[in-house]
Amino acid sequence: MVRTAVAFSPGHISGYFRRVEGIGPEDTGSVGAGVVISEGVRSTVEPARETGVRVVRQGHASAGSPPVEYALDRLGVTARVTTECRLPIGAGFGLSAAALLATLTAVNHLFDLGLSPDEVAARAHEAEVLHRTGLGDVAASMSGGVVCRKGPGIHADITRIYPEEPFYAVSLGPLPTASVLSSPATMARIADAYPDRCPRDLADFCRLSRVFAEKSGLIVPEVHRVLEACDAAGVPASMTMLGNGVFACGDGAEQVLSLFGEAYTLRVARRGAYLIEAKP
Ligand SMILES: Nc1ncnc2c1ncn2[C@@H]1O[C@H](COP(=O)(O)OP(=O)(O)O)[C@@H](O)[C@H]1O
Ligand SMILES: CC(C)(COP(=O)(O)O)[C@@H](O)C(=O)O
Repeated sequence: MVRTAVAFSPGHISGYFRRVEGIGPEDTGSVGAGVVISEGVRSTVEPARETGVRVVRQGHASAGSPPVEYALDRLGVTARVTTECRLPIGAGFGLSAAALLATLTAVNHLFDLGLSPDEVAARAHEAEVLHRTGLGDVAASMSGGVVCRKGPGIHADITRIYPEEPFYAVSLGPLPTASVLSSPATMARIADAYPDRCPRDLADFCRLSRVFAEKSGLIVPEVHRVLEACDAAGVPASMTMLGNGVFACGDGAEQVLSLFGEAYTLRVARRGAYLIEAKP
């Protein structure tokens, strides 16, 4: 019987953020606020002679994930990895971080590496920052909640609140995170737009995020059309950072978003990455 380990990590929708530059990857990241979501990435890992990653979504598989391959390499292990997710990739749902956290959680168990959850997260965060696929998603997805990150990296001061109500998101397409993070002009506009306080609840999170999104200059016309429809319906909404998508909360949110695509109903996650099963 082939030995396998399976783990899950929640994704994370960032609402507003500001890059914080450190000396190395461990103290580089972002401050900001977002929601850790019930949807994420499930990763199945088995030992193999060479590393290979298969990324499965909606019955369609593609090969390769540079950040995940890098993280395995750094740990000195080779494995066959299959990641599965329902939400679209590259659309601001923090799935690169979720893929890393889920895969490394499974790898840690499968290869008896004895890493603590913080050490697993540190490896995931390093791979994210080096590949410019995210800054604050790993720190957020280490646990659940509506998060407010007050410093960069996984050891930052992070507050979490756990609202019960669902919220909603729609994706209009991907926005490569690396392209935005690599533009100094965009990063400067983002820094100026940053609202320097934590959200009180989900509706407050949506409103603070919206002010940030408008000032940041990141909103493209098709995202703006969705936001205007939300405004007209009195639904607090903003842009998924960093994706061409919209998240919204409260009564009527699902109806408005479903005019523009598949509206995902999301819950605030209660916990971070965890091992699901290991065989034998
Ligand atoms: N489900 C996944 N499984 C494996 N790798 C992933 C997954 N999602 C994202 N990645 C990696 O991250 C890159 C995209 O990063 P990014 O644009 O930050 O996506 P997201 O917004 O979903 O986090 C992909 O090209 C891939 O290398
Ligand atoms: C906004 C982002 C820099 C990227 O998020 P994603 O595109 O979901 O990987 C995030 O990591 C953050 O620091 O808030």
